[in-house]
Amino acid sequence: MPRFAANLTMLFTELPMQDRFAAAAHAGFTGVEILFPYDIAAKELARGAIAAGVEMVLLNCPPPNWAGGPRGFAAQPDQQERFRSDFDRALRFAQALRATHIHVMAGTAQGVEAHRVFVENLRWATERAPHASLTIEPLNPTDMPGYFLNDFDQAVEIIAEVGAANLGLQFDAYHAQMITGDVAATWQRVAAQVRHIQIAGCPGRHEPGCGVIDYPAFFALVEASGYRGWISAEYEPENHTEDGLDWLPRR
Ligand SMILES: O=C(O)C(=O)[C@@H](O)CO
Ligand SMILES: [Mg+2]
Repeated sequence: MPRFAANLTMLFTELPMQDRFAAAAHAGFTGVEILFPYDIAAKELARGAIAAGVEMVLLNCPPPNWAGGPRGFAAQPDQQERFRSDFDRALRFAQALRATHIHVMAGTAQGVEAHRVFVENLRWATERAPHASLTIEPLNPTDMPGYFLNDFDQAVEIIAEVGAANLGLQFDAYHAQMITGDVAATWQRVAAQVRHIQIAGCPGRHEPGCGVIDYPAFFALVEASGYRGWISAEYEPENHTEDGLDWLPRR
């Protein structure tokens, strides 16, 4: 059975960040992720995770914070210097939090030069942090217009081109359904590259129990593929987070 994590940027937002760790543990999650944790001291966040007994599974890199910033710039040709200094900051946070994965966000960009820069930045980052697990995640163009990485085949090609053992695919089932219309077939195609999974109902991006994705079937498929990583709940709860957790296995 895969392990389940709660995305604390989107779940339990009824509570201050420091209280979300314990709420997630109480609800049955054994891991947590925070998209952009950089507004709070890493030590403080680590204390919250340790006290609640949950593992930190993932954080995003860059940008520096969640409020209003761009969704990364690793594929933006004029931002390479900034990418490098922000990556180092993400690495320090990831080390302090003992985070399993760092998601490297491409940002809005297009064309051959963006592809070249993204590959170059990823090569640099994988060499800079040989013991960290880095991921890249295709985001659907409806929710994230102009985002460079918007296709699963493109992501698999980039991972192969970078050719680093510590770079893998972040498979968000919501984005997969939005992009391809068939989350199960997409999973079958790319499963070998997947390091981390995120889930949400589609359409709407609410609880995994709503929408067209059959999550019990998807969890069975994932388990049958031999995936032993985390599945993280990354959705906007329709109401109070606690009231919408029926989808979580083992509850
Ligand atoms: O939007 C998503 O899906 C993510 O996983 C985020 O990391 C992007 O902010
Ligand atoms: Mg995601």
